[in-house]
Amino acid sequence: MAESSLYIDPKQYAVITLNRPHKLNSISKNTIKELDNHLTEVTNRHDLKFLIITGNGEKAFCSGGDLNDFHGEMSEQEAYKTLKPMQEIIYKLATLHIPTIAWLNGLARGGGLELASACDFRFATPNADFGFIQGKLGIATGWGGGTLLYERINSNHAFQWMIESDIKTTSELLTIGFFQKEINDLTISENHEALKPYIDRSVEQMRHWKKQRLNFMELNLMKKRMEDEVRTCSKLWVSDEHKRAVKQFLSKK
Ligand SMILES: CC[C@H](C(=O)O)C(=O)SCCNC(=O)CCNC(=O)[C@H](O)C(C)(C)COP(=O)(O)OP(=O)(O)OC[C@H]1O[C@@H](n2cnc3c(N)ncnc32)[C@H](O)[C@@H]1OP(=O)(O)O
Repeated sequence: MAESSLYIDPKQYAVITLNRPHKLNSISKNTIKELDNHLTEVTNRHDLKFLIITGNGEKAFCSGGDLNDFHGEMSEQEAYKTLKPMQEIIYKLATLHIPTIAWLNGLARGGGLELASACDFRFATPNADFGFIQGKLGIATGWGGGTLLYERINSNHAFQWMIESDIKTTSELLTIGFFQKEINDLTISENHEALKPYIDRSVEQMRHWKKQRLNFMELNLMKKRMEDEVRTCSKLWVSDEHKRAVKQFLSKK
């Protein structure tokens, strides 16, 4: 069964939905392959105004990597091989030719927030919480999302969040500018007030503004920093703290 979907709306926007609500939309190796195909299809189209990434269900946007796939017993080399593909997808998403919106329909943890950080904008439900929790798992961000967080918010706030690895509310994240809008109606449609400005603009306008936005980002340096994250996370992957954290999570079932 497909673990994600790509929908193209007649109003010229695309929606990628993570479709494993029973696993809090955690991202498996198979999901990663599907996301790559969805992004390739969106990249090859010239008729889209923007892309939304969201999760199925009302509990979770994405709870990060699937810990059954991203388990604790991997070697540093295996961890690198497993983490790298998603980092490449996160970079592709961050540099997509059209504006992107993370529609946070529910909680996000770890790599789920890295995925959200890859988007230009983050609109979130007030009824969930969010955490870069990798620090508490004995690792660091492993998909390049830490680099992107520094692109999205004040560097001191990003630095503190990486270290403290705490869970934050929508209100807190609106205050520090990580989230741009609070969405009470989770239904994605042309009638949603949050989307109306994006739907009303032309394809040419939206492509121009995204190109302009990317021109202010040091993309080669950003890519190198994201690749460094994968290498560092892979080294930390074999730490006892990480093995313990993953084992504890998987044993609670
Ligand atoms: C891979 C590296 C990547 C990176 O940093 O680059 C990362 O994402 S590391 C961080 C990985 N994510 C996590 O550690 C979060 C794990 N999940 C949780 O801590 C909890 O699920 C929580 C707090 C988000 C919600 O807890 P709650 O009690 O409300 O729900 P359950 O834990 O019972 O979850 C329901 C159901 O979903 C399964 N689940 C949730 N998250 C994951 C996950 N990340 N991987 C695999 N499976 C996940 C959970 O096992 C339950 O399944 P069930 O079959 O019903 O037991």
